[in-house]
Amino acid sequence: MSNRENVELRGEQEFIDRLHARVDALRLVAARDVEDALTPVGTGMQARLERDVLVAERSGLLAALNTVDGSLCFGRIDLSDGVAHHIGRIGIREDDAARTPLLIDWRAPVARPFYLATGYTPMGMRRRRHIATEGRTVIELHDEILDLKDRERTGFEDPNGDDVLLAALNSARTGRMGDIVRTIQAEQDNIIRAPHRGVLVVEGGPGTGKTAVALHRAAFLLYEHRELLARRAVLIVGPNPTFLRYIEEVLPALGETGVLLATQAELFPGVHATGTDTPRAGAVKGGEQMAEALALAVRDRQQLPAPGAPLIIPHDDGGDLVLDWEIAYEARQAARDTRLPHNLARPYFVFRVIDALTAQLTERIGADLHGGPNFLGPDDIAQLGSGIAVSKAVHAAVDELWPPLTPEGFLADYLAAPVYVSDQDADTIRRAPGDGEWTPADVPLLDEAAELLGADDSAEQAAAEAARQERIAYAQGVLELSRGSESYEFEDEESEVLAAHDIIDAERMAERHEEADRRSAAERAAADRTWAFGHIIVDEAQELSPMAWRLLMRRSPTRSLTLVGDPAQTSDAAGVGSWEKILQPYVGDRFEHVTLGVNYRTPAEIMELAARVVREKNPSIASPTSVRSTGEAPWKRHAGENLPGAVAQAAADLTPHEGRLAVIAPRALHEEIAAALTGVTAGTTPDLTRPLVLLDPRQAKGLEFDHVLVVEPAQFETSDLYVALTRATQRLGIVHREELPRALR
Ligand SMILES: Nc1ncnc2c1ncn2[C@@H]1O[C@H](COP(=O)(O)OP(=O)(O)OP(=O)(O)O)[C@@H](O)[C@H]1O
Repeated sequence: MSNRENVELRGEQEFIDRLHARVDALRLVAARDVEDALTPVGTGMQARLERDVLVAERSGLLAALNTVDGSLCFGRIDLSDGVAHHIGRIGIREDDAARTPLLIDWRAPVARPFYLATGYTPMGMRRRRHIATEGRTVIELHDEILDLKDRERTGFEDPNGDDVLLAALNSARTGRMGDIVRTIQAEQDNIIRAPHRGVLVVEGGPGTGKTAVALHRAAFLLYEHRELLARRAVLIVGPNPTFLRYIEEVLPALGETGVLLATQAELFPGVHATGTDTPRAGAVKGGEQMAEALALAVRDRQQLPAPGAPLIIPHDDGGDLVLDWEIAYEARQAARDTRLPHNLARPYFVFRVIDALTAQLTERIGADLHGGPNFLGPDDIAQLGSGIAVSKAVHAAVDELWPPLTPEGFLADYLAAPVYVSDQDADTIRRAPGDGEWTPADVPLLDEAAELLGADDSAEQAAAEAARQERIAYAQGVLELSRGSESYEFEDEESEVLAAHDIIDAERMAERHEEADRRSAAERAAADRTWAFGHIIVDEAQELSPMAWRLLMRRSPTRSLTLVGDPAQTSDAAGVGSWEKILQPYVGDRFEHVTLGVNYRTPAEIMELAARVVREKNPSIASPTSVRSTGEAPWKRHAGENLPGAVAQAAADLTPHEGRLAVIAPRALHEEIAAALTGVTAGTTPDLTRPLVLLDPRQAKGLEFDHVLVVEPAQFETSDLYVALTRATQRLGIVHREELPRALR
């Protein structure tokens, strides 16, 4: 190593040492604050609340400091004016009066040239440096000269400027997605930092970094709009639990935790949608015609007695009541005229019916047979009305006509006897009540039903009010006690001390004593169907059905969304396929559409083969260009008679020293293949960190592995095959018994 190189390395090591000394100090202070705050400081509610807030804040800081520790600083920019900034995963300041920045957060505007500057547009920069560390030791530097007139050389110059990127792309996979904060490319950076408002659609072929970009965008938005998004939270929707587990470490590694990751199946609080639909049933349930069908089915639950066949309600007070078609019709009309959801309109129906029955009874009891005015006065009539209003028999009759409905109960009934869809569709989605679990496709229907029905939360509100009254009573007790003790303590002197009751009444005190909700915004959002998220990011957005879009748009009243997807990889029959069609009902044509065109995952040799597969089906689909090639062509083997044996042999040939191998095979073959593969992990939620994983093509969506073995591709649909072929970062093998699809021959 040259002298100059030594000097450079030493200089960076000194900086990293200084940085870590500062971080250690910060960590110590944060830990001490947490510890201090946890020791009891009196029992006052306010004190406890402040303590909890402090603990949460400092614990968050501690967690961020701990998770980013190993690779806190990864770069440096040297500006033409001689100033240099170090760039890191989070920002750190000196402990001086001016709080001088020591490490710049990658999301800060100052850091932007690190990602965007080129020799043509140097953005005031002279040099870009990548710093690689192992723990707290600097092990490598890579410099790029951006000012072409600059003659200074450090010995670490990287002539192509892509060594760091290529090393990242070639490194062995771990089964967990990592962040790309060291090497975000310019086209990606523009998307990550796009304005927060409105809808942004990010489209790109396999491996173009859509998921990576979406996650870094979440981190950027949380930085840029910290206050709003900490309150309203960010929702990231992914296609399945395995995928969510694959990406779950990226945001914490960037120091961010205020995000809710969920699949469609988890978006109706209280329901675990673990069932499965046939693709056809999923498509029917996801179709937009379901919104209308459910709305009509709800109206059908608002019934009338048949004309001439009234409900006869026994009533002690003066004989039976007759609830006939006319009374019910008028009451129903009045309730429907409110345009409220079913359960919320119901009291109007009830009220009208009670009114009409009261009039009926009044007429019968008090009528003057000689045509004079009714004998009953207002008080008598009111009493009759109250009798009817509390009559169990009246309520039973009303329930029959306009029953209170829950989303779960209503949808179960609907699926048992589907209406307002074609007979064929009805047969496809019909399910006996209690037969099987809720499915992911049921979740948007439950949400739709909840909207149509409305939650009659009067019972909860009554309970909340009762609890409030109880707290007031308690507070009154406390105040009385304090009055008592005051006269006792201060009886001989004129006290200048303000006692609690002088400045606060029982009601206000009760409010203060109310338990504060200390869950994070993301936790509260997860439990609340009507939560409005600050921003929603949807990965594999092409898979979502029109009904799922309705649900998501309800969670985003401000329409602040990032949608990420690749129509060529659409496998779900319910998927919409065109962004215009998805978005038209919600934002018209007011959305940004950007495209990523470089494949960072798949080597050129593999991508070429995969591109042939989609082109054959749809010649207009352009596949992305791979950023690198490995010189290793994908290979194909005929399995002969023993398919599992051939798969096991091929897997053994491909098993990497480090990194991961995925065998992607049709689900129907999994049992026999799994039996032939030692140490394989499989099933509905396989552990991706294991070296050998068996998946079906749908499960493989969004994931990546060092090597991939595709089995019996003739049984895959085109989009699934495209997904399967584009999962490898290094090598791809194909084992088959049936004849290969034409594009692979
Ligand atoms: N700028 C980058 N620097 C380093 N690695 C990158 C960069 N961009 C993307 N990658 C890597 O490329 C791989 C593919 O990225 P990602 O999974 O986000 O792509 P995708 O477009 O979502 O793919 P697919 O649609 O096929 O699932 C990941 O390993 C990711 O870390």
